[in-house]
This record gives sequence, C-alpha cells and structure tokens, in this order.
Amino acid sequence: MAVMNFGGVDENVMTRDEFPLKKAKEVLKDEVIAIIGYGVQGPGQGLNLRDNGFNVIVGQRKDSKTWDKAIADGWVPGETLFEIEEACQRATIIQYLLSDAAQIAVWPRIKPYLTAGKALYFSHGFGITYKERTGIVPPADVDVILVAPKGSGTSLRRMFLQGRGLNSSYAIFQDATGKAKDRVIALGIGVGSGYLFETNFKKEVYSDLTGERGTLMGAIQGLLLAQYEVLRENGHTPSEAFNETVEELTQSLMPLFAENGMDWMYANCSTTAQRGALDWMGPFHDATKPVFAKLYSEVACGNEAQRSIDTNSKPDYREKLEEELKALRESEMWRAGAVVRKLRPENN
Ligand SMILES: NC(=O)c1ccc[n+]([C@@H]2O[C@H](COP(=O)([O-])OP(=O)(O)OC[C@H]3O[C@@H](n4cnc5c(N)ncnc54)[C@H](O)[C@@H]3O)[C@@H](O)[C@H]2O)c1
Ligand SMILES: CC(C)(O)[C@@H](O)C(=O)O
Ligand SMILES: [Mg+2]
Ligand SMILES: [Mg+2]
Repeated sequence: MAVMNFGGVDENVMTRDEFPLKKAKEVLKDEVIAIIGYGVQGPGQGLNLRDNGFNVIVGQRKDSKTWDKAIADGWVPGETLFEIEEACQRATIIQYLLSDAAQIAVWPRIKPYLTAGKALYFSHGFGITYKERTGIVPPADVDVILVAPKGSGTSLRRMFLQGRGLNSSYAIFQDATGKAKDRVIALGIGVGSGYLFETNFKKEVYSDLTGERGTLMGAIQGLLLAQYEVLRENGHTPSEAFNETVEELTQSLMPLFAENGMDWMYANCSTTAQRGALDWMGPFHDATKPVFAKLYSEVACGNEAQRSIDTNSKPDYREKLEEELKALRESEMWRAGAVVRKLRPENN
C-alpha cells in the first residue's frame, strides 16, 4: 500500500507495482470466482479475469439474451456458464453484478449459497448501504468486499485490451476470514484496474450516484444542450452549434486536459479564449453548485436510491429507459452529432 499525496491530501492507494498480477494469482489460486450477471460490468470484469488466468465461471439466467452473449464470448454451458444458483454453489467468491434493482429481487436465491468463508463482492455500495430498502444483509461469516471500476464495463474491457487500466475504488465491509484485504486487492488487479484507491461502501455509493447524475452523465447533457439551444436560438446552424458545443470538446480539448490538466489545455488555446474562460468559469461554477449540493443531499437521504429501485423494478423498465434514450438520440443536437461523426475522416 503506498501513501500518495493528492493535491495536499495523503491517501492509501494500491498500484500494480506493489501488487503485481503474479501475486494476485497466488492469492486467488484456490478460489472459484463466479460472475453473477452478464450485462455491462459482468463481461468486462469476467473476460479480464479470464484472460488474466483466474478460475472464473459465469452465472446467468438461461434463455436470456445475455446467456447467448456469454456463449458468444466463449463461456461454455455446463463448464464455465451456469444458472445463477449453480454458479453460486460452485463459487468461493460471488461477484454480484446484476443490476442494482435485480440484486434485490434475486437476493433470496443467492443468500443460501453464502456459506462460511466465501466472499460476496459488489461493484457498488448500493445494496449494502441502503440495506433497509434493499434487504441485502449478508451472513456474518462471509467476507463482504467491493471493487468499483470508475467507468463503464465496456471501457474496462477496451482499456484492458489496449494494455491500459481503468482506476477502481475498493472497500471492505466485512472481514470474516482475515483474508478480505488480499482477496479484494487481488480481484481489483485481476479485473484490470489501473490503480486502486480506498473507500467504504457508503462513500462509494454517495460519490458514484452523484457523479453519474452530475458531471459524468446528467449535468454534461444539461450543460451541452443549454449552450446548443442558445446558439440555435441565435441563428447558428446545427453544424456550427454542434461543433462549438460537443465535437470540439470531445475531439480536441478534452484529450488535452485528460493528458495534462485544465491549465495546460487553456495554455494551448488563444489568449482571447484563456481570458474569457478564466472570467466565465466562476459564474458557471456559482450557477451549478447549488444543483450539485441538492443532488448530493437527495443521494444521501436515500431518495435517489428509492427512485431507482422503484422505477427499475417495474417489469417494463427496460422499454421505458429505451424510449427515453430514443428521445435523446432523436433530438436535433444528437441527430446533428450523428452526421458530424459520420463526417470524421477516420469514419469514411
Ligand atoms: N454499467 C457499468 O459499467 C457499471 C460501472 C460500475 C459499477 N457498476 C455496478 O455494477 C453492477 C452491475 O451493473 P451493470 O450495469 O453491469 O448491470 P446491468 O443493468 O447491465 O444488469 C446485469 C445483469 O442483470 C441481469 N438481470 C436483470 N434483472 C434480472 C433479474 N430480475 N433476474 C436475474 N437477472 C437479472 C441482466 O440480464 C444482466 O445480465 C451494479 O451494481 C452497478 O451499479 C456498473
Ligand atoms: C459507468 C458509471 C456511470 O460510472 C457507473 O457508475 C454506472 O452506474 O454505470
Ligand atoms: Mg453507478
Ligand atoms: Mg460509476
């Protein structure tokens, strides 16, 4: 464990240098890891673990699209692909990667297989933190651990294949065996994390729900749309509005600040742009901070979790989500975006 200073604050982190894959394999050599659920995180983590040489099986509903997807990814029914109960029975580590709402519904079928000494692994602090709402209360004699990749399972897999790594947080809720720390770090390295930073279940779920509703997904769409609309209302074409709002951000400027920080991106723009950005970042900060504060309090009081449980437990939740995504896809801004993407020379 290395103590690293992040902007003046010391934190514990685990890097691949300190905990190499070889050590992770040694720690987990006698374990059978069952990936329960094969949606987005399931394939990312499962395939990375398998390619890294761990003993992995998948548990998934038969006769579902994701069962077929698992077969297409090389999992073999009866050998490495099983119904959920059978995978849990064979496993020593159960990676519970169903959707958060499904974890509640399926919990009574998982619990009997959590016998002494096994580990229950989550990629989100949701089920445990909001236990009054989820009913997920593991037995006292199992380890309860978390590795939460900070990104989509699709990116986790892509970055692994590119020889890169997505950072993850890790946490221990319950250490029944005395092995929870080694188990959780080994799994974090095994699923392809870049480095691992320490958290707890509550902090993980509060930050994660805030982040995805905020800058990562909710706020970014709101902010981009607001600027796009103002440009359009003032007579700018969709091409101009989209390029000035989204395309330049994702293709030109975001890679620069990802690489070397915001000041460096600014320094690579005109002094006119720098002056304006430095003057306007304050008003944008002040306008949005109350929204972020409201969002955090809605997360912390459990309202956001409850809303997600209620809507995503309905039988037609997938269709309803798809309808809303369709409306986004068919909005003028993203229809313009589809044409702009097609015009990228690399897509011709
Ligand atoms: N999506 C991500 O990239 C991501 C990133 C970090 C953490 N997480 C967390 O990882 C966990 C898994 O999320 P996900 O997005 O991969 O899940 P998902 O929504 O893709 O669903 C995973 C699986 O659950 C199955 N499922 C849904 N309802 C079911 C039911 N009633 N019975 C049995 N199976 C059912 C689906 O078939 C699918 O295979 C969650 O805790 C999530 O918060 C997800
Ligand atoms: C990929 C995200 C947004 O980071 C994750 O938290 C999720 O819920 O899918
Ligand atoms: Mg999330
Ligand atoms: Mg997240």
